[in-house]
Amino acid sequence: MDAVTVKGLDKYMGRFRLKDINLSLRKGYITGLIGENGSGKSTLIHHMLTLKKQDEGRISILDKDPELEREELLNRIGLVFAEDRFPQNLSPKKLNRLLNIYYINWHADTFFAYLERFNVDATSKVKFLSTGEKVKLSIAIALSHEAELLILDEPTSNLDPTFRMELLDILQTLMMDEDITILFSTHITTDLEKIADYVVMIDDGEVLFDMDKDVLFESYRKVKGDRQIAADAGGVLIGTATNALGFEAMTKEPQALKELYGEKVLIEDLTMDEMMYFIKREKGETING
Ligand SMILES: Nc1ncnc2c1ncn2[C@@H]1O[C@H](COP(=O)(O)OP(=O)(O)OP(=O)(O)O)[C@@H](O)[C@H]1O
Repeated sequence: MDAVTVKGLDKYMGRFRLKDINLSLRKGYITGLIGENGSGKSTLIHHMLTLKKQDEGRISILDKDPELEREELLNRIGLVFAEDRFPQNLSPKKLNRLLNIYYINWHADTFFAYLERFNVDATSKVKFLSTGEKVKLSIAIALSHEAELLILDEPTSNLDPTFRMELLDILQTLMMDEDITILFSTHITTDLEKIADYVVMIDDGEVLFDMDKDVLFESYRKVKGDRQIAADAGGVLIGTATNALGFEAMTKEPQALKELYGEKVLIEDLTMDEMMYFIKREKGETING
């Protein structure tokens, strides 16, 4: 069952276009959203929440139409954006009173417990909190109103490594205890390697893949060898990059390459960053002929 379904979302925004986006967020799982700067991750998230009106397409969130039932949905969704959206002159303590009115299922005790755990001063005005502390405040809010869906847009980019690890632990624990769904956009792909169940890659406004992470890593390998092999085996190589020493590429046929070329090819596991690099190269080569 899906917590979010996006069908045929198409939107022109000047020079940028979200192109026929189709994707689903499976209920009870963590989906990672990856893509280069400007590929459309934040735009897609904003459109899913209909913060901007879409040109074409249908979106369903928690079985509701977000255009018609936005208020209800915002109660059921925990949002964390990289940018700061709080009233600057309020402290988290004062903010708590507003949140208590806004969220039907607000838990002040949970909120203050998270602030303490995250070492965020509840009495300090938001404007005096550091960038990372504001993100922590945002995370504390998202986790304190029984959200069924967490949408985290680059939450970890301003966080120190220790807290990043703690956040990943918190999210994994939440997934074990409760039936929630998480969409997590990030450039720190090692975070997704750790916690994501599914990975969606977006490039220049279009979804390049939407796959089970384990299947993704089981299906593809990195292959290295000399340039003649790259020329012979081009059909099974993805995003081939050559230099004076030889070639590097991604392949779905590591076994066949090993059988054909034996010691002449080196097969290795891929990181998600390498995967993005090869897929992007392949797309460029295809587009540019
Ligand atoms: N209101 C707007 N009008 C026109 N173009 C826009 C608007 N908002 C964003 N864009 C463009 O849409 C593209 C996608 O931007 P978006 O912020 O979604 O990328 P992103 O993948 O989240 O990038 P990053 O990783 O840098 O945060 C960019 O080229 C941006 O300039």
